[in-house]
Amino acid sequence: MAAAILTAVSGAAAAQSNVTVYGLIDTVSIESIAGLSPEEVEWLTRTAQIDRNKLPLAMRANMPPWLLDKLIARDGEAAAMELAAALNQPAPLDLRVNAIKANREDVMAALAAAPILCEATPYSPLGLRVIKKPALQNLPLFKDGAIEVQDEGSQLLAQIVGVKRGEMVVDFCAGAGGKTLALGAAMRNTGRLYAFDISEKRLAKLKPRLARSGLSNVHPVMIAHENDAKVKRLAGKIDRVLVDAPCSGLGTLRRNPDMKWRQTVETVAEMNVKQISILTSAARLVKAGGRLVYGTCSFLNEENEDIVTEFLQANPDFTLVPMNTVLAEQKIDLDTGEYLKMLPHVHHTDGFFAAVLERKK
Ligand SMILES: C[S@@+](CC[C@H](N)C(=O)[O-])C[C@H]1O[C@@H](n2cnc3c(N)ncnc32)[C@H](O)[C@@H]1O
Repeated sequence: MAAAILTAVSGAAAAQSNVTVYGLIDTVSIESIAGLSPEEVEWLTRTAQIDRNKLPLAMRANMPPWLLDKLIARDGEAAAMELAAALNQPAPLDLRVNAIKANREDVMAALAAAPILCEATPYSPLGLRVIKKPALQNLPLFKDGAIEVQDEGSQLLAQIVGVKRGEMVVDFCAGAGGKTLALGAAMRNTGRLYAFDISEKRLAKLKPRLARSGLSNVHPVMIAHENDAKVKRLAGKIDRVLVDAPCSGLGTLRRNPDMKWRQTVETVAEMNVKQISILTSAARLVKAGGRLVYGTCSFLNEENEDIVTEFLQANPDFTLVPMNTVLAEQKIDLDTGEYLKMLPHVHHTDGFFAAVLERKK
C-alpha cells in the first residue's frame, strides 16, 4: 500500500491522485497503514496538516470532479459539500430485529447484558443502532437469527414494500438477501416470497442467512436475465414486487469509499439502461391493484426519479403512490416528498431512493 501511495502522488501528481491520498488519510489514520518507511510517514503527516480550505473543492469533498459538479448543479455548493462530508464519515452499525424471533425491546435488553449498548433507530420500527462496533458473529442472538446487520435505510426500503401475510411477493434483485429476509419476516413467514437474482454466488450467500432466520416462505430462484421464462410464468400473479436495482452504489460510500473512483458518467449511463429494462420486465409480474417498488442505494437523479418517470410514461397502467401515503400506512413518521429519499447527512443512513408504483385495478 505504501508504495502505491507514493507512486500515486510523485508520478504525474495528478489532482485525482492527491484526492485519493487525502481521502485515505481522512478515512484511516496514518498509524494504521502498515509498511510505511519513515520518509513516507513524514510525507503523509505533512500532507495531513495541509489546510483543506485552501484545496480545490473536489479535493475537499474527496469526490471525483464529475460527481461533485453534478451534485453542485443540482443542490448548490453548500448542500453538495454537506453530503460529501457525510459520505466521508464511517457508517454506524445498524441491526434489524427479526420479528418472527424476537422483539426490539428484548433484543436491546439482551445486548445490554452482553454488554453492547445500542439505541432504537428513529425511523425503522425494527432497527437498533449499536453505539460501538463489537463483533456480533458469535452472539447467540445473531447465531439464532434474532438479529441481522442492516442499515436503517435498507430496512425502510423493505418496510415500504408493505407486504402482508399470505401474499405472493417477488424480490427481483435479491442478491444475498438483505431485504428478502426483512420481507419474509414482515410476511410473518406465510405466503410465498420468490428471491430472484442472476448471481448464483450472491444467492448462495442468502442460504445460511435464511437458515438462521427461521423463514420457510422464501424460494430463491436463479434467473439468467430479467426476461427469463421463469419471470414470465408468474406474470400478473404477484401482489408486491421489489426491484432493488443494480446501481452505482454511491449511497453506500461511507462503507465503500473506493466505489466513487470506479464510477464514471459512462458507467452510470450503462446502469440506467439495465435499470429501466429490469423495472419494465419486473412490472409484468404485478397483478391489478398490486404494487411495484423501485429502489436504489444511489442519490443520482439519473438512477432514481428519471428511471421512474421514464417507466411511468411507457406504462400508463401504473401510477405513483406518494411516499407520504406509503409511510403513513406503515406508521413511520417521516416526510421525504413523493419518493423515499434517505441521505446520510439528513437521516444518518446510507443513501437510498425508492418509489412505489401501483398497477391500476
Ligand atoms: C443492489 S443489489 C441487491 C441487494 C439486495 N437486494 C440486498 O438487499 O442485499 C442488486 C442485485 O441485482 C442483481 N442483478 C443484476 N442484474 C439483474 C437482473 N437482470 N435481474 C435480476 N437481478 C439482477 C445483482 O446480482 C445484485 O445482487
